[in-house]
Amino acid sequence: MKLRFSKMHGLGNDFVVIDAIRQQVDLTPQQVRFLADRHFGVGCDQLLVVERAQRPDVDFRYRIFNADGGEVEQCGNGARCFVRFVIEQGLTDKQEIRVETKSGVITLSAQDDGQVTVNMGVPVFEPARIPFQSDSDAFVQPLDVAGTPVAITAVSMGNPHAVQVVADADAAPVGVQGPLIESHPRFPARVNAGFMQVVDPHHIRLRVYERGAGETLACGTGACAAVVAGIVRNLLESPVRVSTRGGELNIAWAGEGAPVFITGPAVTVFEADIHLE
Ligand SMILES: N[C@@H](CCC[C@H](N)C(=O)O)C(=O)O
Repeated sequence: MKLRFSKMHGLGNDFVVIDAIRQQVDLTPQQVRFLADRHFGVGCDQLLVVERAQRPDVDFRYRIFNADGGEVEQCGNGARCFVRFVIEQGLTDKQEIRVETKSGVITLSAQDDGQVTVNMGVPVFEPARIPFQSDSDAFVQPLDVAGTPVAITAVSMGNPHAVQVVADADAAPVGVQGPLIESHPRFPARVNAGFMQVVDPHHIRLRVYERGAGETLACGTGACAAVVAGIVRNLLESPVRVSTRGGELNIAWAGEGAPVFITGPAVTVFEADIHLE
């Protein structure tokens, strides 16, 4: 089967993006892993599949797959690339787009300066809905990471995040603790592990060990999760500039019950065809 795809990125969090409207696409987890493989395939952190809307009140549906082949609920950098893709591919001429994801409908708007803003929805702190096994709904909770006590904020941005505050993002134990937190038994759906350094109330530095992809150069939902965690912990004030290894995102959140807005770039690198077994 011949598959047309675009290679895109948002701050170096990279994607293979596939139009499943004009071509027949039904990928197996093995094919997703092959496309994501940086040595034997194309290479990406996540694969995005753009589909026709399944309901009248949205413009599209899009699906997100981690490099390990698992389908997930939400992706902040992917959402911005999705917008750039449907506009560049002539699939819409709208500047404001509503799209259905596995975790619900989000609204996205492309700006003239090349930036894209996404309304990522309302963050969820209720442990059962993250899902996080805990009897407490406190914003800061202890987590035993292979014998090391860590204080986390567990939050869902549609997908699950565990955010901890560190003194220095560069020195944070991302490679050691990241995989342990990702598969911690108290997160039954696994989790994205964020390491946030507070620079000042409007600026953080952030690294994220992503579920199903490992450490990425940037994580959009991770940036949203870190900022809301910092705000509920009275460490941050909206808006917040988030410095990742791939560049900068801007996050705005008016507080509990309000949606989180993420603004950042979305870039197309190239388009190509690949033959799949
Ligand atoms: N890179 C993403 C998040 C992708 C999904 C995540 N790894 C998960 O499993 O939830 C982003 O920019 O948000």
